[in-house]
Parts: sequence; C-alpha cells; structure tokens
Amino acid sequence: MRVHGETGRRGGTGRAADAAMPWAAARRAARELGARSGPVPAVREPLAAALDAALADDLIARIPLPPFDASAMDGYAVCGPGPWALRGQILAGRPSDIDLRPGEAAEIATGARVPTGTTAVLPYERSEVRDASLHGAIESGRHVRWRGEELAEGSVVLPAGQTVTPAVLGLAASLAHDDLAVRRPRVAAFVSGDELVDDGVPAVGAVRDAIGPMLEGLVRWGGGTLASRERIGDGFAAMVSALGGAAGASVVVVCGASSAGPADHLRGALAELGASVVVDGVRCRPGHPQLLGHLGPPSAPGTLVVGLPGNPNAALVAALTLLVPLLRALAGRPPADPGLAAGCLVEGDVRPHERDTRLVAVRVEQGRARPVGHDGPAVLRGAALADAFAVIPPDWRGPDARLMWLPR
Ligand SMILES: Nc1nc2c(c(=O)[nH]1)N[C@H]1C(S)=C(S)[C@@H](COP(=O)(O)OP(=O)(O)OC[C@H]3O[C@@H](n4cnc5c(N)ncnc54)[C@H](O)[C@@H]3O)O[C@H]1N2
Ligand code: MOO
Repeated sequence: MRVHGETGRRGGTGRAADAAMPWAAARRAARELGARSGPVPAVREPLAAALDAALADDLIARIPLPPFDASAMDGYAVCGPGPWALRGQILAGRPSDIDLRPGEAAEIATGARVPTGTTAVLPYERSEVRDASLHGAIESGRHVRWRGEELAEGSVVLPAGQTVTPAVLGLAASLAHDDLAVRRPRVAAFVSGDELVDDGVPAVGAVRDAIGPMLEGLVRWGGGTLASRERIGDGFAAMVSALGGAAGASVVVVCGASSAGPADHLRGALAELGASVVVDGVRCRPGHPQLLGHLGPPSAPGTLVVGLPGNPNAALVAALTLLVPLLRALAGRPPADPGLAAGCLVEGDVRPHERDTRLVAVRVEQGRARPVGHDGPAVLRGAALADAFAVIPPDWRGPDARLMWLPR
C-alpha cells in the first residue's frame, strides 16, 4: 500500500507519473550516459575468456593470411605444363625438402606448404598416373592459397568496439593472437524483496526469485560481466548500503523496489545519496517504473544505477531497454541501436496503448512476427516462447514493427 505524502526512509517516494520518458528517448539516454561515462578500462583476456566482450583495440593481423603458400586441394603440386615426373609426397605440418623443377610434381595434402617451384595444384579427380608419370591439365596458379593473398601482415582486420563472437575468436587465433584487449563493464546486482526465496517450492506468500537467474545472461548480452549478485531485504538502510557499497563495479543493478510501495526504497535511497536520476520511469508496458541514474552530480557521473521493476517480465523489458544499451556504450561499442531489427510484419490483433510503447512477445517465422501471448508484467512464459519483443509505439498504425531481440 502506498503511504501518501511520505518520502525517503518509509518508501513510496511518489514518482511523478509524467516524469516517465518515452521508450525510444530512454534508450537514447542510456546510450548517451554510457558513452559519457565510458569507456571502461581495457583488460587483457585469454581468447577463450574474451567471448561476448567488446574489442578495446583494432584487431591487427600479426601474421599474413594465409601464412605460407599452401595447397587448397588434395592432389599434386606441379611445376609448369605436364606430363610430370613424381617426386614424393608432402603432408600438412610435416617438413619436406622437395623443390620442383619444370616437368616435376609431388603428391600433396590440402593445407600442406607447396614446394618451391609450384605453379599450380592438380586435384586427384583431374589427374591420371600412367607409365610412372602424372597426366592432366591445370591453369597456372590454380588451387594454391598464396601467402598473404587474404590479409597482409599488419593490416587492420576488425575495428575496436566490435563484439567478440565465436568467429572473431577463431580469426584472432589464426592471426596468432593468444589474448585480446577487451572492455567489459562490471555489474553488481542487488535483488530486493523479503518475499523472495532461492530454491524449492515457496511457502504461501513467498515467491521464487525469477530475476536473479536472468541477470547473468542479460549482462552478457550487453557485453558486461556480472561481478556479484546479492539478495537484500526490503529496508531503506539495506538499499542505501547496496548503492553505496559496490566498489569495482561500473554499474549497480537493483531489482525490485522501483515503484511507489511502502517498501520501494530505490528512489529514496538515491535521494539520500545525492544521486542524479536520468530516467525516472519509461513510458512502456511492461517495465514502466524502471530507472537510470548515477551517483554524483549530473556533471560528474559516478557509479551508474539501473533500477529494474520487480515484476519479472517488466524487469526483462527494462534490462533490454536501459541496461543493455548502457553496457554496450560503456564498452565502447558503436552507437547503432543495439538489438533492434528493422520492421517486420506483425500478425494478429495487436493494438497500441494510448500513451505507452507496448513490448509484445513475438515469435519470428518467415519474416512475420506472431504474438505468443502470456506476456503480462509478472509472467515470463511469453518471453520464454518468443524470439523478440515487437515494439509498438502509441502512434503505431501497423502492419510493420521494429523488433527488440531477446537474448538466446
Ligand atoms: N501504486 C502503484 N503501484 C504500482 C505501480 C505504480 O506505478 N503505482 N507500478 C506497478 C508496476 S508497473 C510494477 S512493474 C511494479 C514494480 O514494483 P517494484 O519494482 O517496486 O517491485 P516490488 O514491489 O518489490 O515487486 C513487484 C512484484 O514483483 C514481484 N517480484 C519482485 N522481485 C521479484 C523477483 N526477483 N522475482 C520474482 N518476482 C519478484 C513481487 O513479489 C511483486 O509481486 O509495481 C506496480 N505497482
Ligand atoms: O510496467 Mo510494470 O513494469 O509492467 O508491471
């Protein structure tokens, strides 16, 4: 129950309804705050650990690609026109002292270094061995991957800010990198609510924490690291100490306590700490009471704070709306709107809200977005079935809507 007129220590800080920001403007504000506060310092991580982070530097080719002249086919390295006398066999990764002169050939495996003098590789299927010599026809230069033809040593291969995907890791390894300089904002999360339990079947009145288990994946989707996750009680002092005591984290995420109830102390605790609130509610459904702010005055942002509503689907929408763009900007990623796809035809009876942007859980099949239902603020069933949220602004006339992808 809301206790009218009270602020601060007793919760119910009376967030003004009209302070809420339009959804697209709130995402922009999150990006801008991240860009202004970042980038977070670069750290070197071994390749396997760098997945999903943002490159801190341009990725440079330490070696040319291919690194040596190599056969692209299983067959014969040949020198000049045939027929050719056979001079032995060359396997990938094995040393060989064979050199070819005109009219000579050596059997060779894909990926093996071609011998000096090679003019082409003749695949088995285009060759014939007759009377102890090799016959066939091949154009000069064919089926050899020549040293440096893909990339010269020292060239810039990817720009700083690019996400480290599995393909980037493989590429970095082939360019002789053992580790990468990456930026990965650290997040400390506090999940509030005296009614929450972490395991088993909850007693009547208790609820399983459904936001905590989502956080690691959501933070990773934004390219950050969930450095800590703690449960805190509903008291004002616990909230103040959570916000003030997250040393080493660029971002503090508070789950719950975002609204106007007697135990909702996020706004009061921020006021107590003299923090600045940048986004005080977002005109979207679900996810309305979400918040973005920072410790310190507007001119000098300290630790950044994201408030996610307690209803789990509202928390998910809020994380994708504010937290993910904030983390991406903090990591120095380019400003393109993260996770938003261009228009997609929306099927079914979808209607805009008169004031708020609706985030509708949809499955995307054959270029069409089909609402899956079950996407009220307190339920994750729709989001679990969905590929994305269709973004339905108040002035939406259809039939196309942008999509905000869900982490996979
Ligand atoms: N008078 C008003 N009441 C409410 C408003 C409002 O504007 N005026 N907004 C509603 C909306 S919208 C939402 S969303 C919620 C947000 O609530 P809080 O962020 O303050 O969170 P709580 O009050 O602590 O919890 C709300 C609800 O969610 C459950 N919950 C909380 N944390 C978790 C969790 N980690 N896992 C699963 N479920 C959780 C909690 O038990 C409550 O049922 O406020 C509305 N009210
Ligand atoms: O807007 Mo609340 O965040 O939906 O239930």
